[in-house]
Amino acid sequence: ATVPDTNAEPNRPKNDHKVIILGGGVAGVIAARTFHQHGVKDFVIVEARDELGGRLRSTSFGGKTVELGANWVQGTQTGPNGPANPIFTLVKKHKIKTQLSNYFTSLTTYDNTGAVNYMDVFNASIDAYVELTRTAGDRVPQNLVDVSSRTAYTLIGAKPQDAHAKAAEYYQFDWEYAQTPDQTSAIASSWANNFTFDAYQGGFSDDNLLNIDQRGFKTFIQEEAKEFLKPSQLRLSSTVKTISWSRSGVKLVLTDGSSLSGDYALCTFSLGVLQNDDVTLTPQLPGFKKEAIASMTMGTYTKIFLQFPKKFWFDTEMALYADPERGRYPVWQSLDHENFLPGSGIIFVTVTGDFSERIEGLPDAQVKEEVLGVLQSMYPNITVPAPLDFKFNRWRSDPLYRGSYSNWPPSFVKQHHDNLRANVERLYFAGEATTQKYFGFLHGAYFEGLDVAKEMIKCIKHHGCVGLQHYNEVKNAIPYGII
Ligand SMILES: Cc1cc2nc3c(=O)[nH]c(=O)nc-3n(C[C@H](O)[C@H](O)[C@H](O)COP(=O)(O)OP(=O)(O)OC[C@H]3O[C@@H](n4cnc5c(N)ncnc54)[C@H](O)[C@@H]3O)c2cc1C
Repeated sequence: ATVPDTNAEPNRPKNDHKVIILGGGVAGVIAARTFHQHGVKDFVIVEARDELGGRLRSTSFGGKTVELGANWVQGTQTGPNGPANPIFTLVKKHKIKTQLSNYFTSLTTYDNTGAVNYMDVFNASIDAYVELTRTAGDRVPQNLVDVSSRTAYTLIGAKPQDAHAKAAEYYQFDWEYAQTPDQTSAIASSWANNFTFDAYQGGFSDDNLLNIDQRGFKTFIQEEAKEFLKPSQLRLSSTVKTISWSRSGVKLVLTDGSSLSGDYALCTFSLGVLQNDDVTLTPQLPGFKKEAIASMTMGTYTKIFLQFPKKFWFDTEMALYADPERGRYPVWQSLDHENFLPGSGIIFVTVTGDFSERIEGLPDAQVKEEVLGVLQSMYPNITVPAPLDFKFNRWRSDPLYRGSYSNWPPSFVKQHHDNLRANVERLYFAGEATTQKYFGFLHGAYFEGLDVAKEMIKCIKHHGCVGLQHYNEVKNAIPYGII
C-alpha cells in the first residue's frame, strides 16, 4: 500500500524542509546534487564538522597535506567505454592531482631481523587471493552458503604458518578489508573486490590513484558542492542528537538545543554511528533494522604518519614488515618517493581492525615508541633518528565515525543488507555501508547518495510511496538441524 502523504492533509503544520540530509560526506553531497538536479530544491545538509567531505579528511603534517581518511581512487576505467568509477570522473573534472600507486610491484620486504627478501612468499599470497575470489564466486551459482574468508583460504590450501606468509596474507586481505579473513565473508569480500577492480566482472580497473593534491583529496567533493549548493542549503558545525521519525516526517534535535523538521530525511551517518547510539532514534528502530545494523561490522584502518629530517628507508613505494605478531605495524608507505611528495621526509604505516582499536587506547607517546622500535628492527645497522612529527587519527573513538568503513561478516545475509538499506517511514539511509556491490569505498558512498535520493524523489513527486523493500524477519533458507 502507498504511504499517504500526510503533508497534503489540511491544517497539518508544515515541516521546515522537504528533505533533510544528515551528513555532508560523499553520500550526502551526491544526494543533495541529485535532489537539486531533479528540481527538489528545498533541502538542507546538516553536518557536524566545519567542512564537507566526511571520511575524506586531509590534515597538514610536516608542512605537507596528508590524508587521514581515504586517499585512493580505487579502480578507474578500462577502455573508453568501460564503466567509469564516478570518483575518477570527479577527480578528473576538478583537476585533482593524483599518481598511480604500484603497491603490488614496488615493494621491499622486511622482518624483525632487517631486510629479507620473501617476494616468492608475497607472490604466492597474490595467487592465493585470486584463487580465493574465484572459489568464493563459484559458490554463488551453486547456492552454497557463505563461509569466512579464513575457511575459504583453508579450503584452497592457503594456510600461512610463519611470519612472512602471515604478513603477505595481511597485505592482500586485512589491508583492504580492515579486518581479518576470519572476520570477513568470503563471498561478499570477493564480489566487493571484483565489482571494483575486475573489468571482466563489470568492475572499473585494477588501477589505484593516490591523491597528491596539496589542496587535499576532499577538494573534489567540495568543488562539486560549490557548483550547486546555496549557503542556505548547508548547516555546518551542527551536530544531530536526536532523530524522531514518523509517517508524517522526521524531526531533528541538535546538540545546541535547536530543532529542524523535514517531510523526509536521508541519514548518511556511518554504520559505526548507528551501532553506537551516538544519535538517539525515537521511536526505537524496528527489530529488522536493529538486527541489520548490529550484524554488519565496521572495520578500522589507521594510518600513522612520521616525518624525519631526511629519508633513510626503501626506494620502493611500499614495504611489508613481518612481525612475529600478525598485524603489528605491517604496511609501510613512502610519501618521500619521486612519484608522490619527494623531499618531504614523510612515511606512514597502516594498521587495521583489532590492532587499530588497541592503539587507539594507548597514549601517542607509546604508539610512537612502538613504531620507532619496529623501524629500528627493520634497519638494524643504523640508528633511527627522532621523528620531527608524528600523527594518527582515532577513527574508532570518534563519535562521528566509530571506525573507518564497513566490512561484511560471514553471518550477514543479503536480506540483512536490504534491511540495512531500507527506510523506516520517511527516514531513509545511504552511505558506503548500504551498497552491496561497493561497500567500504568512496564510489559506494557516491552510488548510494545517487540511488537512494532517486528513490526518495519518486516518493516526493508522487506524494507518498511504498519505499524500499525490507524483510520483517530474516530466516534460514533451509533450517539448521532437524527441528
Ligand atoms: C582511513 C580511511 C581510509 C580510506 N581509504 C579509502 C580509499 O583509499 N578509497 C576509497 O574509495 N575509500 C576509502 N575509505 C572509505 C571512504 O572514505 C568512505 O567509504 C566514504 O568516505 C564514506 O562516505 P559517506 O558519505 O558514506 O560517509 P561519511 O563520509 O562518514 O559522511 C557522513 C557525515 O556525517 C557526519 N556526521 C556523523 N554523525 C553526525 C551527527 N551526529 N550530526 C551531524 N553530522 C554527523 C560526519 O561528520 C560525516 O561528514 C577510507 C576510509 C577511511 C576512514
